[in-house]
Amino acid sequence: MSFFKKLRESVSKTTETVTHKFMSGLSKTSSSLVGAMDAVFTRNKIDEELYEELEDILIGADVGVDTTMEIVDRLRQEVKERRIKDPAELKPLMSEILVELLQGDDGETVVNVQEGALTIFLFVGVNGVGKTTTIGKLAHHYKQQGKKVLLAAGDTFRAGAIEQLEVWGERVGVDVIRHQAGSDPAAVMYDAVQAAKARGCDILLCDTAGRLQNKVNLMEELKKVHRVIGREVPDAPHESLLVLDATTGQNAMQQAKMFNDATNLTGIVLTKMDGTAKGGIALAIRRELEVPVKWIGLGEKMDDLQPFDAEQFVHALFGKDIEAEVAEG
Ligand SMILES: Nc1nc2c(ncn2[C@@H]2O[C@H](COP(=O)(O)OP(=O)(O)OP(=O)(O)O)[C@@H](O)[C@H]2O)c(=O)[nH]1
Repeated sequence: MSFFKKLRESVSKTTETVTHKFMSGLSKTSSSLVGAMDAVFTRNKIDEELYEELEDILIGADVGVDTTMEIVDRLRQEVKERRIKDPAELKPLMSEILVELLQGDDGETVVNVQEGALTIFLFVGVNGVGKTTTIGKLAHHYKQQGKKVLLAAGDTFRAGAIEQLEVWGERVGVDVIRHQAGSDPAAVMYDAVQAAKARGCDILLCDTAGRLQNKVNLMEELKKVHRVIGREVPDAPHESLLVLDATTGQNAMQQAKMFNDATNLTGIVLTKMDGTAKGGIALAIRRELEVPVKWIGLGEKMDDLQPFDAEQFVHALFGKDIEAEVAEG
C-alpha cells in the first residue's frame, strides 16, 4: 500500500471536521511551504542545487537549521537507497519523512488525565501568546466530555488577566477561583486546589503570570506555584504546559528553553498556527526541545484547539496531493 494511501486511511478514521480544521488552520503554511517546494519538485533532475533550495525553503519556514539539515540528509539517504531519479517522487518522500520526524515515541503526546481523580494542569508562557484562550478552549473541551472543570486565576500581576479568565469562565460555563490583583498566586492555587477537591472537580486548569518585574521573579513564582500544587495533590501538576505563539518563530524556541529550566515542562501548546505561513516551527520545536507538542491552536474560537497529530499535520500540509494520489489508486 502506498504511503499516501496509508496516511489517507489513518486520517479518514478521524472526523471530517477535524481534517477540515487542520487544513484550513494550516493553509498559510501549506501554500507557502509546500507551494515553494512544488517549484523544486518540478525541476528536471535531483542535484546539489535542488537540495540547497529545499534547505533554504525549510529554513525560511522556521524549521530551524538543525532540523532542516536532518530532513535534507534523510531525503538524500532515501533517494540513494530507493534509487529515485525523478524529482516528482520527492514530494511523497518528503511528507513521509516529516511524519516520521514529528511522530516521536509512542504515546508521547498522550495527555496525563487521571480517571476518577482530580487532574491539574499548569499553564506557563509569556504575555499574549494565547494562554488564557487555550485554558478557555480546554475548559470547553473537557466540559463537553462531561467533566467538572474549575479555573484558577494565577496571573495576579495583571488585573486584566483575571478578568479575561473570568470572561472565558462565563463563556464556557465553569467557575473561576480568583483573588485580588497583586495577591500571592501560590495562595490562589492553594484555594483553587481546595475548592476543586471540595466540589469534586475532575479538571483544574491553572493560569500563571507571563511577566513580572523581572525574569528571576517570574521563574521563582512559577516554582513556588508548582510546589504548592504538588504539596496538595501528589504527582500534580499532571501537566506543565508551555504555551508558545507560532508566529514568533525562533523567539518561541528561546522562551521554551527559559521556561523549561524553571518548571520541568511536560508539553507544549503551539498557538496561532492559523496566523503564520511559517508553521515549520512545529518541526523545530518537536525536534530541538525534549518536550512534545500536545496541542495546536488553529483559530480564536472555542473549538479551534486540536490535539497535535503528526499525520493530520502533514496531511493538512500536503493534503491535495494525498487526495489526488489516493484517487489515482
Ligand atoms: N488566530 C489565533 N489567535 C489566537 C489563538 N490563540 C489565541 N489567540 C489570540 O491571541 C490573543 C492573545 O491571547 P490571550 O489568550 O489573551 O493570551 P495570554 O497569553 O493569556 O496573554 P495575557 O492575557 O496578555 O497574559 C487573543 O486575541 C486571542 O484571541 C490561535 O490559535 N489562533
